[in-house]
Amino acid sequence: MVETNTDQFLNIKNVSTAFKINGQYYDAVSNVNLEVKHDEILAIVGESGCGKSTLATTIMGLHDPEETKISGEIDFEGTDLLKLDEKGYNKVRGAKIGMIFQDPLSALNPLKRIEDQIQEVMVYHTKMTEKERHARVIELLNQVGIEDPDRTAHQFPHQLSGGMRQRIIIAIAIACKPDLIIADEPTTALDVTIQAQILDVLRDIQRENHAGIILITHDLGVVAETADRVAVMYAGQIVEQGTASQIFNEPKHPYTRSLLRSMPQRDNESDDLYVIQGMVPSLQKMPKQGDRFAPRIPWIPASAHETEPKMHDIGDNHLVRCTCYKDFYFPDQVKEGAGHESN
Ligand SMILES: Nc1ncnc2c1ncn2[C@@H]1O[C@H](COP(=O)(O)OP(=O)(O)OP(=O)(O)O)[C@@H](O)[C@H]1O
Repeated sequence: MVETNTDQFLNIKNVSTAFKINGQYYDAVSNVNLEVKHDEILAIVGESGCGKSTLATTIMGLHDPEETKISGEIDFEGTDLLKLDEKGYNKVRGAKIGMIFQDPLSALNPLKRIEDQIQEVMVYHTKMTEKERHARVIELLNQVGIEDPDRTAHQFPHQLSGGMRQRIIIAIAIACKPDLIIADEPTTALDVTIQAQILDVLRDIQRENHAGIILITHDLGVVAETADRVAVMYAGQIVEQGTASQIFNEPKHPYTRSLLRSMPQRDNESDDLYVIQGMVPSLQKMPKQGDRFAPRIPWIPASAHETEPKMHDIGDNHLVRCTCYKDFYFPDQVKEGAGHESN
């Protein structure tokens, strides 16, 4: 009997997304390859402007075809999402793929009660009766940790705190038990205590629903607390990919190592934080050749970079773009004679 691999249900192959600017197309996402499995949280991390949200909205089919050019393949449970028309996508969004956005207030309708907003997605995608939908609303509100579901169901968004609103957004996203949940900066607008609670909710849902979650964030602290695997994105490309342990304990790409070094350490508050020189290039200024991160580590000689940097598997599916990581060091480590290979 031939065994099929149902484990890996989202396979992003060579996907590029280009925006039309002044009549020309520029890549915001370049040749991205990623897989997501059931029961895992894959974090996509990188500074603002690296293309994380564009990748998410590409998977969700939210781009205007007049203004965007998308290529590659997004195989989701055997269907290439990029071949779907709007009608086809409408069957997938909300039902099989749920999305959680950063700003819960603008994602909710201020004029509708919470119950109606959660029911809406069930009305669209299921044949559930009103009674079944109501029971499901209460079940969902319990699942996302709302203490008084009956009361909350009858409230309007403005009557809820930011943390509660984000729980409602999660309830809407998971109402139809999607296999894939894309959470784009789900905790950025929330304070630290609430952040931790929301991340707990996401982890519980992933376990209970056996969903795969793509968690998009610029916050490595959130990644450390939540992710099973991590893809580090820079200037539209994945530059490193591996398990959370590989990325945090054995980071290789200079960008990953710079990001980690610029992350506040709880037990090391007095240390000055490392600041990555320069900025993420704009789409029009994206280097056409070579390592896109090279201009931000000018002390590394050009000869250390590949002309067309490729992803290299350095063992156990730990992937790194370019070979420059072998020669990378931080400038102060040289001054202090700390050696080139330490992080
Ligand atoms: N509709 C658009 N038209 C033109 N350029 C765009 C458009 N949307 C995004 N961009 C550009 O694409 C690049 C990637 O943006 P994107 O929002 O995907 O990055 P990000 O990593 O998600 O950052 P952030 O966390 O700030 O959202 C940026 O240079 C951005 O200015």
